[in-house]
Amino acid sequence: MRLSIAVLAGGQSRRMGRDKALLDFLGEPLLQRVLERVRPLTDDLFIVATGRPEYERFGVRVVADRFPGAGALGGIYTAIAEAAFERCLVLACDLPFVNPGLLRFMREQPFDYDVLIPALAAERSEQGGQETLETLHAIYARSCLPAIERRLRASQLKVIGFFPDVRVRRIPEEVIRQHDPELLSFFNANTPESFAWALERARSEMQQNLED
Ligand SMILES: Nc1nc2c(ncn2[C@@H]2O[C@H](COP(=O)(O)OP(=O)(O)OP(=O)(O)O)[C@@H](O)[C@H]2O)c(=O)[nH]1
Repeated sequence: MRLSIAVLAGGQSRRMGRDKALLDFLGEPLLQRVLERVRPLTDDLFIVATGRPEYERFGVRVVADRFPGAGALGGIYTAIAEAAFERCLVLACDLPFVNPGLLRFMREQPFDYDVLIPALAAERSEQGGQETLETLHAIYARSCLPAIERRLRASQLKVIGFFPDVRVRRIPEEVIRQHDPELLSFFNANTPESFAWALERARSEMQQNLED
């Protein structure tokens, strides 16, 4: 299982209005739910966040950002740099439906890339007809570090900014759907409304499981 997994949890949660990682999701903090779902997939699981001693309670190491204030790209850099293995899956902390089956599929792909990333079709994209690259549900190789560092030092914080400098392998949406038909893996619970929707969805899934 030579894949590290890092969960980024150092954001400001401005849209949520309070730390989303600690919000109660069916009896446990959202961050704990994410960690538990991926724990069986790796021998090297950790959190990237700066100045959050309260995250120590989750029983995995918490590493501080090496470029504090550099947002998600800084978090990705730190994740790769701190990873025990050459490849690191980087996840956002607000993904309540992160899907172990899809992640196992990603983990088993031939290692012929610097970035392995789900690419969702353009029609669903909020980015004006461009595909959506799920940058916080992607595997990054250690070989990305120099390219990311150059961007960070130039204060270019857009995550995909360094992609032209490395080998990016996209996983097309139709392949993703074979593992996650509704693409729930990428649903961010980052506003009160989306959090409420996710809770309702998870509750009805639990109910369905009880009835089956
Ligand atoms: N370690 C670390 N994680 C970050 C940083 N900025 C964002 N993240 C994480 O990256 C993921 C995506 O962040 P966003 O949802 O875009 O930003 P956010 O700050 O959490 O929330 P908003 O303030 O509502 O945008 C979340 O898991 C954040 O915790 C950072 O500077 N350091």
